[in-house]
Amino acid sequence: MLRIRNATVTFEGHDGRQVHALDRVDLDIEEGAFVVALGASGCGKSTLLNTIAGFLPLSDGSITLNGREIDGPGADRGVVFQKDTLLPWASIIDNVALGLRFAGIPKRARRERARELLGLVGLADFAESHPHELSGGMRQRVGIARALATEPDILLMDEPFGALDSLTREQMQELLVSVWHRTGKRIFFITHSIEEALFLGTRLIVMSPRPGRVVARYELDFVKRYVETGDVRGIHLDPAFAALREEIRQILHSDHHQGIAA
Ligand SMILES: Nc1ncnc2c1ncn2[C@@H]1O[C@H](COP(=O)(O)OP(=O)(O)OP(=O)(O)O)[C@@H](O)[C@H]1O
Repeated sequence: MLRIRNATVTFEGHDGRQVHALDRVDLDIEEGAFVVALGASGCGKSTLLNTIAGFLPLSDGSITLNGREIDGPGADRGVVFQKDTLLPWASIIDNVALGLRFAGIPKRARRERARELLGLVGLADFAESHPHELSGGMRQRVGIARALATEPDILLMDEPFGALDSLTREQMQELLVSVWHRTGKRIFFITHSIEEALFLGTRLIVMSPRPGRVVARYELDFVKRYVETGDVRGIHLDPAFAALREEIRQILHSDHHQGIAA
């Protein structure tokens, strides 16, 4: 269990005033859960992810993973960002195997594991290519494979598909669901897109800025239905999907929320 209690982060702004980036957030992420955080720019989504990743300390509260307090980055958490962080001079397979190299896994074993993961994300034929030969969507797939290489307990994804065109984005959503289903990994995923949040999440938290708080929570089953039926279109056309989309749009477009696209 990943347990977040009373998580609070306060920054000192450039004018010396305090910025309440995160204010008393409680959240549980169980094994196998797909938790999505949605909200306007500045509502604390990345701050929350960065505290789970151990990149940023809490000002107050606690985050524990399987009972252990998080006090820094660790191999038990794999992170994928919007901008890929692949090494341009290394082959795709070596990029995927990077974390395993740091962990001291012998070359043959780490290449074998990396090859398996490239298969999982549909890039088996690109093992010896270099990042510049791949499209944006393909590079994000490498990022997912790399994040999975050390067998983390949770995948943390900060708007991983935000820079992709809409068609690629939809393909990536479907690929991610297949990775989630096949590996059983729990995922914490940040997005600005209501559609993406509703399609992917088993749980959705809607956040609001200044101070960064959770203002609504939903338990969802669209992604489980997609796993069973493979019918993306049916889900997007479901009246329940449309009703929730409108409800969340209302929340996001209330006074404090601007700049959100569906
Ligand atoms: N290092 C920092 N120093 C000062 N203020 C910060 C720092 N990092 C974030 N903030 C502020 O904290 C608030 C939350 O930022 P955060 O990046 O978590 O929001 P976000 O929801 O991820 O936004 P976006 O969707 O634009 O990425 C914002 O007001 C931001 O300006």
